[in-house]
Amino acid sequence: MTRSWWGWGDLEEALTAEETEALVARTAAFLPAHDFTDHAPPSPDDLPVPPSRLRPPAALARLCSTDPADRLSHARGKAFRDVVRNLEGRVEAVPDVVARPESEQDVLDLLHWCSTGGTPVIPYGGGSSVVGGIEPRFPAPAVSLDLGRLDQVVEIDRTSRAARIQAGVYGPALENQLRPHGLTLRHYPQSFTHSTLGGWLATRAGGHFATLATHIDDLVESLRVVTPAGVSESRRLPGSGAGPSPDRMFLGSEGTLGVITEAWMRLQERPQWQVKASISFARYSDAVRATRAIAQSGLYPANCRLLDAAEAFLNTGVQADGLLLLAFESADHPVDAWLDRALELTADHGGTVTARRGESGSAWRSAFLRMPYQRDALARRSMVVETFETACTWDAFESLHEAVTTAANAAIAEICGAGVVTCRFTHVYPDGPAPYYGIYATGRWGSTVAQWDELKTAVSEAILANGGTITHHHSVGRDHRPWYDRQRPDPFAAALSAAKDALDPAGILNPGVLLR
Ligand SMILES: Cc1cc2nc3c(=O)[nH]c(=O)nc-3n(C[C@H](O)[C@H](O)[C@H](O)COP(=O)(O)OP(=O)(O)OC[C@H]3O[C@@H](n4cnc5c(N)ncnc54)[C@H](O)[C@@H]3O)c2cc1C
Repeated sequence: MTRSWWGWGDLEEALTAEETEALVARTAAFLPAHDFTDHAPPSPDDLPVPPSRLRPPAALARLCSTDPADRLSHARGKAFRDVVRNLEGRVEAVPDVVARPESEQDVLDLLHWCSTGGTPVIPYGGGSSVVGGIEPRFPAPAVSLDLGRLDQVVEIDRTSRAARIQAGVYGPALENQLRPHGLTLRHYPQSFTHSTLGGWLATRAGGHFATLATHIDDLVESLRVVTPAGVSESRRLPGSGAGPSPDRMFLGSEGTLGVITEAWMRLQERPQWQVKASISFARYSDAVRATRAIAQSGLYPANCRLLDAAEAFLNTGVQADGLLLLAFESADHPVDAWLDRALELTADHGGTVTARRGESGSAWRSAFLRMPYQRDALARRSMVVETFETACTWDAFESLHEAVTTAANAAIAEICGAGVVTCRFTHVYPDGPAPYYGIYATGRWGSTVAQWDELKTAVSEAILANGGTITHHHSVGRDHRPWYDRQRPDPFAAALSAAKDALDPAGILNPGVLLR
């Protein structure tokens, strides 16, 4: 496989000519006036990458690369605004060195070198950040610390069903190492193929299962973190009431407090029983009520994804005001009875079963994995195509959804002229959903990043004003800072800042993310 330097994933997985043609035709059906001229990516060799300003010490030189293409590929993540800047050939901040430690001692030595010189270090997993988390958006020379060579499952404890795993392992390589043991981590973010365990832990990633242990947080038994002030390793425990949890401090720390090198992770048996169904609704509000009933029923489906009309039509071709995709799975017992009961609840709210055990579910799954490639194909054609996500309590959902879609539609009309907003629930909790919005709007080539930034500001303001979180699972990075700073309590901000001073006294770890 050949990794795309400018866009999502691998070149071999990109849309075929036929798929692109069909996508453009589908999009043109609702945006007929849009100019779909294709803007192909430049060659990275033609871009003016500035020379490196850092010279690693001789003892670390074997771990360090100053190759321009290597540095360019570590310069930004994979959000729409990253992809478009790549397409436009915009070279902005580029790390001066890409360092690839092969052992924990290498991490310690690299941090020591950077601490001594006051050089910023950006921990780098798969580079799939969508919030500017790995971008050296500051004038000082920077080191991108790529954990990719720390990619082993080191030890498996079959009795407790847990494994000690190095942080730089990518999703597929991790699952390949667990499969011979009949075990799985069962954590599948949409970015699974091109993101790492360390990145998931550092961003508190959300997997695609809708309920229960779907956040990476829930799967952590203990963490090992290298900080400039020393190595922190928590005790392996199934639970503990011994004060605030050390793991909770590092989960979601986004590379600002230390470098996660290893984790003991809770594993599961591979599922043997699976059942699926799709249920359509004539009214979105009924679909929301049915989804809430299931979320509060104690049934805990593996999938409980409610698509609104636009999302259902664009991604499955189904015409319904609400389409609920349900699935149950277990490694231990058949789950038909759980689905039967869930379908009684959907029927109580006017739902009609359109498929069982099936086809719709798999159509959705393959559409789900193709979405980032579709986004890139449309980004090349001057569309503004991006997602944003939040979570709120059920009592706040109706007003938040109304405010967010109104703000999004008004911003689309003003900034872009035409477009649509879609919504799906990625996760549901007994006390609230995590709505995930998509925007497909007509843009002007050369201005789509600025257009998106304006849209993002409008919807972020609506989210914050209506009781949502600025991010449910995409993390904070640099892009969410203005809203995150307003969302978090001041005493907590002060405590986090003091923790940063204690662990990273030279302030070298990922400056600008979460904190100063
Ligand atoms: C197409 C697409 C789909 C996505 N789908 C999902 C999804 O379903 N769920 C979800 O939660 N997110 C999703 N994301 C966002 C992104 O994939 C996650 O934030 C992911 O956890 C990042 O992992 P990574 O290995 O790529 O980390 P990177 O992008 O390399 O880094 C992310 C952050 O973590 C820090 N970091 C990385 N590794 C370490 C480490 N070992 N120690 C300390 N800090 C570290 C970095 O400094 C940075 O701040 C998606 C992104 C894209 C582009």
